Amino acid sequence: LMSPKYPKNKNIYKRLSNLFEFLWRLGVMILCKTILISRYLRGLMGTFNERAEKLMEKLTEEADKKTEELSMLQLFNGVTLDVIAKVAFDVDLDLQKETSPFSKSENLSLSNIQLNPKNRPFINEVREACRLLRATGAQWIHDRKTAIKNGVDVPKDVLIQILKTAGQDEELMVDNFVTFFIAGHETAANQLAFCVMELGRHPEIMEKVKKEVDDVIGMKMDIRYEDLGQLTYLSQVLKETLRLYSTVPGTSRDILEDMVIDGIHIPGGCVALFSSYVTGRMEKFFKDPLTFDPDRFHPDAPKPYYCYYPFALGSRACLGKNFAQMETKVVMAKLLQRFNFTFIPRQTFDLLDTETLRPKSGVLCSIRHRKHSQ
Ligand code: HEM
Repeated sequence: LMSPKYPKNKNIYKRLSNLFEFLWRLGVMILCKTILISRYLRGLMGTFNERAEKLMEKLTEEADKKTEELSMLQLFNGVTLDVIAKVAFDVDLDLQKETSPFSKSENLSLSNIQLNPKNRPFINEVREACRLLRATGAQWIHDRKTAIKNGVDVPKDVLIQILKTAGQDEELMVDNFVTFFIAGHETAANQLAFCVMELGRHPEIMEKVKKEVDDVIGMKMDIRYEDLGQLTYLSQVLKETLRLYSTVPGTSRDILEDMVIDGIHIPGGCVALFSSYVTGRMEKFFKDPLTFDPDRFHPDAPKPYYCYYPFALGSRACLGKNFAQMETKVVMAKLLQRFNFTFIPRQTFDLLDTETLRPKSGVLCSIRHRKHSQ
């Protein structure tokens, strides 16, 4: 059901389908996908390293000051936003600066709002956040158009695709900008935060993964593409994180014609919903499913068969899968290389579903320098 034969549901993917459906039809996405998977991704290691270093600088400051409460989710949102802004839109942000209103806006704009008069101040805050996000997109689109008009050599990035496909429709361009911006960073930031959350309550797994990081990258700051392949246990930890906390908890496809699955008649014209969150937690597929156990993804373990799909499956699966896997590995490897973190009492393990899944209390930690070798 995740083959191109079954389209994504138009109502659910209102905005995304505009841009991506069209690009798939043109074949542009096949090209994008190939580029994203191969040499282009290698070339992104510089950006991943550089932006992750900014986060490390910020954490070094906080560890020096012995700050008692840090929201890891907020910090991770900063780094993944910095990365996507640079890679997709060629804009340099520096969101590790606490003063940035932009980071807060982006976070607020995904909030679930209940239309209750008592919520008025919060609703206004969310509206303001959305306005700021859209105004930023409109400004970047305007800057890029001006650059093109003035004959400036511009990168062949996502922003160019957005300009090409929206014709003269400025609103659509901004819609697509916001969608890609959020799709391209929020999910990865949530995954990183959940990963810290699970490592924090599994000291033995934390020690094992730190040892691997020490063995593979030691004290060096510049992580190379080749190093990523050797961080196999860290890969397992990140995969297991997405099994328990599928940051995009589900997807959907239109069933165009009648069909029978496992003896059950499915009438054409209905929408099939797939919950990677639910399948990831089913005993039928994963023994003792609520236990965080990265060894399920050991290279020699049997591969999960159509029951593990945090990036969806098939040709319309996540375009940023490899990008996200590299980015999260670089950030986690640097973090584990240099810091110890301890939850503070206000930290909870509750989840918040705002279309994407995030840790409700933001993974609140105090952070200290690691004494090598510790
Ligand atoms: C942990 C990180 C991420 C997760 C779990 C994730 C998951 C997903 C899922 C489940 C879908 C829906 C696919 C479907 O409905 O079949 C999707 C779509 C998409 N994702 Fe991601 N994603 C992540 C990171 C990223 C990043 C970093 C980018 C960009 C650099 C990105 C770009 C996209 C795009 C463009 C689509 C739409 C693809 C299409 O419609 O053809 N994602 N993602």
